[in-house]
Amino acid sequence: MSTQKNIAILGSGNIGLALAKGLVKAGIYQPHQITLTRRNVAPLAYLAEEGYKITDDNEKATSKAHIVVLAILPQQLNKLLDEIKEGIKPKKHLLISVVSGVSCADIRQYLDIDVPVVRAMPNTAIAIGQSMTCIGSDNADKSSIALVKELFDTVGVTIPINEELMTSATALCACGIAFFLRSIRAASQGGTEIGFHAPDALKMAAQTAKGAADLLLQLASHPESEIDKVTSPKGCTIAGLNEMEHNGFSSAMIKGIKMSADIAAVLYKKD
Ligand SMILES: NC(=O)C1=CN([C@@H]2O[C@H](COP(=O)(O)OP(=O)(O)OC[C@H]3O[C@@H](n4cnc5c(N)ncnc54)[C@H](OP(=O)(O)O)[C@@H]3O)[C@@H](O)[C@H]2O)C=CC1
Ligand SMILES: O=C(O)[C@@H]1CCC=N1
Repeated sequence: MSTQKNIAILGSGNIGLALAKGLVKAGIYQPHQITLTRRNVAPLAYLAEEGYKITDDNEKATSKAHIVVLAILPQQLNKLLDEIKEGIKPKKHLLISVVSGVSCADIRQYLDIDVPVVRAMPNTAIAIGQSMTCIGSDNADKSSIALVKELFDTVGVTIPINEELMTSATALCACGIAFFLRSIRAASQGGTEIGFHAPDALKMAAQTAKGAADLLLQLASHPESEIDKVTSPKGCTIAGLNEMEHNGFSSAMIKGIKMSADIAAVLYKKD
């Protein structure tokens, strides 16, 4: 597979590690082909034992890799770019940025190098091969974009988007994991209040959410069409659903997603 090139993940926190583990789980990379960096490498010691290359030297990691993934916080980006700038070779390297709120042009402009940059917005379900990853770029050629898609296809579902929609993708898909988890948690708390032990309630709520999502994905149907099949006339579902809507259920989700998109757009300060 064309993705069999050494990869460096600069910033091995939540999403960086989820990506590394997902790629290994998918069989695309062996741990020894992946270099993981962070400043405090002590928490990565167990991964060194599994064969990953671990270092706090971003420049060295970049020099040995073809694909360089930027997976640090927006506020940490400029310092990291300062560290790797000298070692970036436009004909050798492909940069993949999962950093929220930072455009491909921002990265090139800061580096002052015309290197191909592709933005990818995965979510933490990447660790189990279930990410929804949005991919976009303003300068990478088709083969680079195809390579990034090929990479992320192994760890979930990908969709190409215009780069200007990347902050929206961040809110809907990356933050979205937390939104749906919170709704499952709330459902399980309701389940406990009506009689189930907490672990059972959580399992029942999670499997029910999974079934609801699969109804849409597997049948390609609309949520309201599936809801109509559940809501018996004068029944308990419509009573519960309307009670939730009277309390702002859909409105809260929509407003939360808009708020996340607004914040994602201003996470990066260029100076
Ligand atoms: N978490 C998520 O679900 C998603 C996050 N993202 C984006 O991914 C990025 C990372 O987010 P997340 O993983 O949650 O954040 P984390 O804080 O968990 O991870 C960031 C990591 O970067 C390391 N780091 C900081 N500075 C440097 C440096 N100079 N060199 C090397 N490593 C460094 C930190 O470790 P140390 O302090 O030891 O250096 C830390 O482990 C963000 O831009 C976020 O917006 C995108 C999609 C989903
Ligand atoms: O909360 C954040 O800022 C990051 C971006 C998307 C998910 N986590």
